[in-house]
Amino acid sequence: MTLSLGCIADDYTGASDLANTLAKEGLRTIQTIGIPTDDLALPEVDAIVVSLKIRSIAAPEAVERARASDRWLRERGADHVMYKICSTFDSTDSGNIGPVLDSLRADAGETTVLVTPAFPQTGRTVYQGNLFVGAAPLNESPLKDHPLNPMHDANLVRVLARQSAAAVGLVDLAIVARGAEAIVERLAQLASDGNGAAITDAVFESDLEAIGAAALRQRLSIGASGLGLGLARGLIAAGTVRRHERTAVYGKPVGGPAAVLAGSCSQATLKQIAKAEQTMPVLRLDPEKLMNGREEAQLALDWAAERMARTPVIIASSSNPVDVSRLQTRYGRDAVGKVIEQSLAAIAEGLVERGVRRLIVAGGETSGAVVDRLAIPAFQLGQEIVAGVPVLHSIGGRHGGMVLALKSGNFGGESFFADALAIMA
Ligand SMILES: Nc1ncnc2c1ncn2[C@@H]1O[C@H](COP(=O)(O)OP(=O)(O)O)[C@@H](O)[C@H]1O
Ligand SMILES: O=C(O)[C@@H](O)C(=O)COP(=O)(O)O
Repeated sequence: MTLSLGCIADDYTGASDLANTLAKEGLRTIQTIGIPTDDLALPEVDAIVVSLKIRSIAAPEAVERARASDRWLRERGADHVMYKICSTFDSTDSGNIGPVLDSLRADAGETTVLVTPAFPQTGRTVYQGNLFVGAAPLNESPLKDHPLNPMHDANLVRVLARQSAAAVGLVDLAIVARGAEAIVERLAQLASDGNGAAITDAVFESDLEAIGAAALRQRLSIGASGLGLGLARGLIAAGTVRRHERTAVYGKPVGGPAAVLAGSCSQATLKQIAKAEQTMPVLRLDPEKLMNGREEAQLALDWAAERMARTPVIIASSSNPVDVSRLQTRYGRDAVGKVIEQSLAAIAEGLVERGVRRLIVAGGETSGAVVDRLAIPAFQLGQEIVAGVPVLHSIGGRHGGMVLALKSGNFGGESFFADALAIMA
């Protein structure tokens, strides 16, 4: 297989979001969990999205995993590798976007790396280097309260400069609006001024097309699904890839009980749980009890077992920002995140042992913990549920065919869970 595009995603929900975009744009795409083993049979594809769980781990480890994935993708023919980050630039001053950028840039021999998290379909736009979530600047959006990486600065030139050894410049919207050649010229100018990265404005899909065409002249780019859209359209326009009509896999219905696990504390997820509570049973875990032992997880499984033959069930650890911050003050941010993720992963394993094959997970870190626990090696893309969230069909793995949806905390409307369950046969 010779890849036309290689992608590395810093979390699993982000990976399925990007894979969904590439497939929609006509690239035959699969999502792998980490670097697949040689014995995993993969279909012929144009693009592979290697999912990593490196958004919130120590920077040196994140760098090592991203570099190994980059080498694997390039060995399979990928001339261009995109590093997929969150459309809300989820990171902290110690990384991991900057350190990964620095190392992949050095490995690719790139001068100035184009960086844009814009994803207009979900309301993420960048203007004068400032990221907007809908109408709100990033630092006034719900991301200011994220449990792991609260975002307090909307100016991405500043944010990235704090994380990266490289100087960071800006390709502003006026240049982007003039098209790919103008972007390439600006990148060359930024390179000669000593910049190693360039935050690039984008508001409309036409901006992303120009950005994609310019990025393909380089070996590395960094961004969210909007950049993926631009790269896919660029590859097709250049004739490098033939457009394939999206053939969403429907597969044989897996049937059986269905469950939702939510570890996201994002506002969108909190609203989705509240809405679902009107029509299906929801168990709200006690996070304090989760921090203090295993019994809460066992009780959750017993609760689910009593109900799931009749109805889909939702099990959620999600809390509001005040409660999240209280718990973190008591036990420490990393410890809380890790323990709750692992508790939800243990519940997922228990549910699958009890027959669940249709599973929705809300939250990027949470999805990573769950999918790792279930040891699913890869996914084929199914139908899109909402922008950024596809149905995923497992490839390989010890549990046979499973259907999952990995929902980014911030994505989807209030009725997301019911809508997803309705199409996850
Ligand atoms: N009640 C809670 N209090 C504190 N942290 C929580 C709680 N519930 C879940 N978490 C943690 O919050 C983080 C949410 O991140 P993630 O799953 O990536 O969601 P999102 O997609 O919204 O960013 C996880 O590390 C999760 O374990
Ligand atoms: O780009 C995005 O917004 C998503 O694809 C994404 O990465 C989501 O991350 P989580 O909110 O942590 O799921």
